[in-house]
Amino acid sequence: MTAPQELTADPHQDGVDAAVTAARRVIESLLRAGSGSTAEMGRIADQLNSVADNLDEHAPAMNQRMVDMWAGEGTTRHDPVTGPENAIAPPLQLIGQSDGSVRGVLTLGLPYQGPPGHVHGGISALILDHTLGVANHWAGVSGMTAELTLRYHRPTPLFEPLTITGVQTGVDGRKIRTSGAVTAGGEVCVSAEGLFIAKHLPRPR
Ligand SMILES: CCCCC/C=C\C/C=C\C/C=C\C/C=C/CCCC(=O)SCCNC(=O)CCNC(=O)[C@H](O)C(C)(C)COP(=O)(O)OP(=O)(O)OC[C@H]1O[C@@H](n2cnc3c(N)ncnc32)[C@H](O)[C@@H]1OP(=O)(O)O
Repeated sequence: MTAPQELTADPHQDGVDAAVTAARRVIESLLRAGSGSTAEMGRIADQLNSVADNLDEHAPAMNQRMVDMWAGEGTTRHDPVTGPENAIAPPLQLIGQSDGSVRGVLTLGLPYQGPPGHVHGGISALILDHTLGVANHWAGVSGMTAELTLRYHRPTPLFEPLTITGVQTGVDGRKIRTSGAVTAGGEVCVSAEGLFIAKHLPRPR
C-alpha cells in the first residue's frame, strides 16, 4: 500500500509565494470593497500599476519563463488550481491517498461566486478537471482532457469547507476514465466524469 503523499507544491512563507498570497488578498478586498467603497480607488489603481511595472522590469523574457515553469519541481507551482505562484489559483492542495484517490479541502470566497452566495459552475469545472488530471498522475497513467461531464446536484456554498476528490476508474488503451466530486457537509454538490487521452504536449525548452 502506498503512503499518502502531497501532490501539489507547498506554498513558501516568503518569495513570490508570499507576494501571490498578498495579490489574492487584493483581489478579494477589491471585490469586497466594490463601487460604493470610500477608498481612493484612483490612487489604489496607481499603486497597483506601479507594483506591476516593478515586477515586469525584473521579469525574465517570456520564452525563458515558459522553460523555467516546466522545469524540475516547477511543474505544480504555476497552474490555476493548485499553483502557489498563481494568484488566480484558490489554491487547492491535493493529497494522494493510499486507496488510489486524491483529496483536498478548500474554502472559496467572493472571487469565485456564481449564483448568490454560491460557487460559479465554471470554477467547479476547473477545479474538477485539474483534480481528475492529478488523480491520473497519482494512478500512474495521465493524459489530456478529451471530455468532461459534470452534474450539478445542488448549489455549492461559498465560505464553507469543500472536499474535492478524484479517482481513476479505468484505462483502456489510450483512453483513461476518471471521476470526482465536490462535496460540502458530506453532500455531493458537483460530480464529474472525465475521458482523458494519454498524450502529453512537449515542454518548452
Ligand atoms: C497538464 C500536464 C501537467 C503535467 C505536470 C507533471 C507533473 C505534475 C504532477 C501533477 C499534475 C498532473 C496533472 C495536472 C492536470 C492537469 C489537468 C488539466 C488537463 C487539461 O486541461 S488538458 C487541456 C484541455 N484538453 C485539450 O486541450 C485536448 C485537446 N484535444 C486533443 O489534443 C486531442 O483531441 C486528443 C489528445 C484529446 C485526442 O487526439 P489524438 O490525436 O491524440 O487521439 P485520437 O483522436 O486518435 O483519439 C484516440 C482515441 O480517443 C478517442 N477520442 C478522442 N477524443 C475524444 C473525445 N473528445 N470524446 C470521445 N472519444 C475521443 C478517439 O475516438 C480514439 O478512440 P479509438 O482509438 O477507439 O478510435
